[in-house]
Amino acid sequence: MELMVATTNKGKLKEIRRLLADTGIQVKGLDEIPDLPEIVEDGDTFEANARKKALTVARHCGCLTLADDSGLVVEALQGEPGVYSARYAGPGASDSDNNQKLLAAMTGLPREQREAAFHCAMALCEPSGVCHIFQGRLQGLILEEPRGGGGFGYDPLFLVPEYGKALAELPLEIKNRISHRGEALRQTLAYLQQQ
Ligand SMILES: O=P(O)(O)OP(=O)(O)OP(=O)(O)OC[C@H]1O[C@@H](n2cnc3c(O)ncnc32)[C@H](O)[C@@H]1O
Ligand SMILES: [Mg+2]
Repeated sequence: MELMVATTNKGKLKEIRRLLADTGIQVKGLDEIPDLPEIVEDGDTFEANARKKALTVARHCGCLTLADDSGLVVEALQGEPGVYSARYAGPGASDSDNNQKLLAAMTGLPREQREAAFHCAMALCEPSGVCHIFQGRLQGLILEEPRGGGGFGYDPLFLVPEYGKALAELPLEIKNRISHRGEALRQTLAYLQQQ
């Protein structure tokens, strides 16, 4: 089976490819599609954005497509950066810009107010318009300074309490085992394998 994975994020694609290795599913990337239309992520929820990304690409390429919309939800910041995680520090923001903005917003907050969760919504869409949505979540704490060189995005600032380590300090295998994305993808896979 072939599956188009509609993401422009190399870190996500690497995690998804690893999670699908040895499943017999052949992953295709957006680089294989010419003239891809621009997709504006203007939904109010992770689910709405995931659906929009997957559906646009599925219709364009005529292939079964998976898209991931994800982000960091911080309770003390009223749910920010949330669906705006990729552009928290403004349009075109880098991971480092976003991390700096997050640290600044949380300066001085004690440990009990540093709780956060990564959320992931995955949409699996057929060109016909039929979609299935799967969700995953990972609970943790926002560190006071970045740690580790792995992963991407907010991983250096996200402490996984069970490991006493930032996500960026954990090997990919462990991140995939515990992460929001791993959880959502395992559900997607279970669904695909029932078909
Ligand atoms: O939309 P696509 O093309 O998939 O790529 P993107 O990077 O724009 O992805 P999102 O719109 O879903 O934005 C998610 C942002 O949330 C952050 N994020 C999501 N999952 C993460 C993870 O596992 N570790 C660290 N940061 C993550 C990261 O900064 C992403 O840029
Ligand atoms: Mg995006």
